[in-house]
Amino acid sequence: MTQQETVWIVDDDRSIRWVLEKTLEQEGIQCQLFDSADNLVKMLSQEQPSAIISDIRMPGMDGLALLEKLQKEHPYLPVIIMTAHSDLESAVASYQGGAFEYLPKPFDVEEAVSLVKRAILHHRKSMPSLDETEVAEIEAQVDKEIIGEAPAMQEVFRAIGRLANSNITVLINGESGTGKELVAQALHRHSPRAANPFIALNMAAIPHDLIESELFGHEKGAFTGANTQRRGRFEQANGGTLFLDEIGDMPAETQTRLLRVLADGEFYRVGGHTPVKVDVRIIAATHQNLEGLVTKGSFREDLFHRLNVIRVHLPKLAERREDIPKLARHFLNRAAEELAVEPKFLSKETENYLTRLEWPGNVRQLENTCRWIIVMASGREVLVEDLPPELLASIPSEQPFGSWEDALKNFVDSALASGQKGILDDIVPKFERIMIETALAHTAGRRRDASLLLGWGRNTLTRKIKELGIDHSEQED
Ligand SMILES: Nc1ncnc2c1ncn2[C@@H]1O[C@H](COP(=O)(O)OP(=O)(O)OP(=O)(O)O)[C@@H](O)[C@H]1O
Repeated sequence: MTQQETVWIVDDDRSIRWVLEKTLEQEGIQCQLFDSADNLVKMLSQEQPSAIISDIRMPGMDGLALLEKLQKEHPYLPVIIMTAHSDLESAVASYQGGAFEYLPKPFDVEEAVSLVKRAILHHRKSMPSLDETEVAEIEAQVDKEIIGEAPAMQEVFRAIGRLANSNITVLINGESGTGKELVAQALHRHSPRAANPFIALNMAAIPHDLIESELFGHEKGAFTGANTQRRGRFEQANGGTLFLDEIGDMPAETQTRLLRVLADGEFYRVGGHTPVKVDVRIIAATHQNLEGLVTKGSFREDLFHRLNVIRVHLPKLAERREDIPKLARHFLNRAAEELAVEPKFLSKETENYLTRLEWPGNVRQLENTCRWIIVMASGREVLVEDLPPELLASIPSEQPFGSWEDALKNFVDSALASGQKGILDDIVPKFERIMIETALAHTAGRRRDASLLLGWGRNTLTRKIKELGIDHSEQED
């Protein structure tokens, strides 16, 4: 066993903790001791052991409650439950609760050691760790497949590197078009399942009543129109990876079924009575805040914990503007190749212009824009005027130096650097004055309408005009 393997032992009986610690340390396995499950849980938020040995009966949180919590939050952590020899009921309950093994007390120390070694091996296999050079090699490969020099993207590549060789469930968060599927594919390609299928299914794209048969398949005659037996995506993905996009849109009944498949590794086709066994790695993705959906009650908490083992966050394109020129070049070349036409390139000004846009559709929108350019722009060099009209409208020409937030930031930076204090007292009135004067200009001086535009009550507006000393005489509304 390597030096880093640590086993956590939790028992309210000091002598048991002591015996286990001495025995395991002789085998080179480090131990950390806890007198209550509550203390162990606190520690888990900071670090994780390779395995846990827990007594079943303890004051406070008991072994089964601990097991249940660990199953939800750390499903890859093997837990060995110790219980009195005669307590068959507890033994059964611990297996049902997902215990890795059950150790009857009083135990034979050799048996305890061999169980712990098995648990550690099991843990290593489910979360194999690579060394730093291997991680770096994979990162370098991913760097060629996915464009992203921004620090947030480098973070994503690193995660892919670290997760390579593992079969662990991953939850990818990010807005539509940020490259979630691309990352899921990379995770699959660098996993032990690479030779097996990668199957993607978008929950938001299929009508709700078809999702179950799409996922689990159906038997002939299961419903009107089911003329033949059909294998679902789960079966198609057997041995490989199933990418469930927009998981937040999964209907409640399907969530329940999915949870069962993840727990049992088997399911029934719609209308079927024979269980189908599958070995599928799940990568889920969503643009929604799943915790929020759990709080609202539209996403199952237990399913959330099953999926939320490792989380990868993809930034919006506007949060990594430095990648825009390189992405644009890549998409322009690819589109030209696909359409077998001459490649085009962006003028420096066009590149700057594209870099400043908001890109609500993220990388996908940039990709589509590049296709449009290849088809529609006339010369080899793409000028700002050649861009699709909807993009030209989105940055007003009087903002050549970026957004107002950027301008404000620069202003605050230099004011603070020059030693100004109490800066909000200076800026907030100026800000309000601009807002008020501009709104009044839009309503030809009508205060009632201006207050609506600003989202203030009319009296507030009148008070502010007075406070700020704005020169404005009341117009008839
Ligand atoms: N970093 C990137 N490098 C190169 N191409 C990218 C990158 N990110 C996204 N793309 C491309 O942009 C398009 C959209 O990406 P993808 O389908 O992975 O996004 P998504 O987040 O899964 O979107 P949705 O949630 O809407 O399905 C794809 O054609 C993908 O190849």
